Amino acid sequence: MKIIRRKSDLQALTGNWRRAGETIGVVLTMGALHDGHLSLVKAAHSRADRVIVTIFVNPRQFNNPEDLAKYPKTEESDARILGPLDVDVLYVPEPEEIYPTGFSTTISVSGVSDGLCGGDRPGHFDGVATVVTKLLLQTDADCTFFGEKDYQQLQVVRRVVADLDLKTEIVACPTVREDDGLAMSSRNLRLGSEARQMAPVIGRVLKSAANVIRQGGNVALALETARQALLVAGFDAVDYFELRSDSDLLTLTTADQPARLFVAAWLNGVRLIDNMPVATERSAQKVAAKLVEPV
Ligand SMILES: Nc1ncnc2c1ncn2[C@@H]1O[C@H](COP(=O)(O)OP(=O)(O)OP(=O)(O)O)[C@@H](O)[C@H]1O
Ligand SMILES: CC(C)(CO)[C@@H](O)C(=O)[O-]
Ligand code: BAL
Repeated sequence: MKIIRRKSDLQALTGNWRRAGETIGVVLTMGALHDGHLSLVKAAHSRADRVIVTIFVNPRQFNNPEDLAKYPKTEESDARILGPLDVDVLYVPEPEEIYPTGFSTTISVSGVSDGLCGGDRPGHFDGVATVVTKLLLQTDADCTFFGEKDYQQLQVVRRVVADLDLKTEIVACPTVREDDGLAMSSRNLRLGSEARQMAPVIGRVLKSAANVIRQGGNVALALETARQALLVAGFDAVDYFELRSDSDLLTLTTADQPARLFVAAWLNGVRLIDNMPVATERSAQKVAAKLVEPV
């Protein structure tokens, strides 16, 4: 695996691959790699001849300077973890390769960026959309792999790629969880042992709320009960616990179309996020009815 820090070096290599007719799969990360990231790398291998992993802790997507300062930076161990995975390039761009002097462009997505993490982290998705666009262009990606753990981010990136006619295919990959159900996340490293034990409650509460809604229970009551359950379990605050439609992320009060529960909650100074689909019989019937509609 080559470690490359300069755009020109990367592009010399991708140019050779292109001339040989090879396809390029790209996994974008901020480092502190775990099995969630590695599942994206495996998916990339199944779709592309060449695989690039990027590590760039993008300052423009951190609305909170303390969060940026505390973000784990573990390049050496990340490179070791990727060693056996047959990755062609680890691209760790110098900051000026992404934001050269005078950089003045922002890509801003409306609609799917509204609310949820977009509401609580002002500017976050502008930063994500801008850096993802740059990294996809710099790596010349044919396909790129995003985890459903960051479901709103996935929808934002889908929008950018569609709206800007980028040629990259976006592939969604399922959330990888620890044995106790906690969604893997680089920020889990900061929880500390007591909070780490408490953290899986978030997945259990999501599951219970999804069950209540699936069985036709009152959505507003299920969401409020879920919020309270997290606070009673010892979470410090709940940023949101919401039901949204699966693709455009509009707020829902019933689950009669494909829907998803979204949560963000604070535990021991760490903001955890998770989400879960809520399929009901009615939503399935609606989708089935659409499939047989005449075109
Ligand atoms: N548990 C997971 N399962 C599947 N994909 C994941 C998981 N965690 C992260 N990813 C994906 O890995 C990519 C890079 O994410 P990132 O480097 O921010 O890791 P992270 O663990 O999400 O870190 P953070 O603590 O910042 O949320 C994103 O597409 C993200 O959705
Ligand atoms: C997509 C991404 C690498 C952009 O910085 C980041 O938001 C992440 O790690 O999910
Ligand atoms: N994992 C998404 C990137 C972020 O939280 O900033």
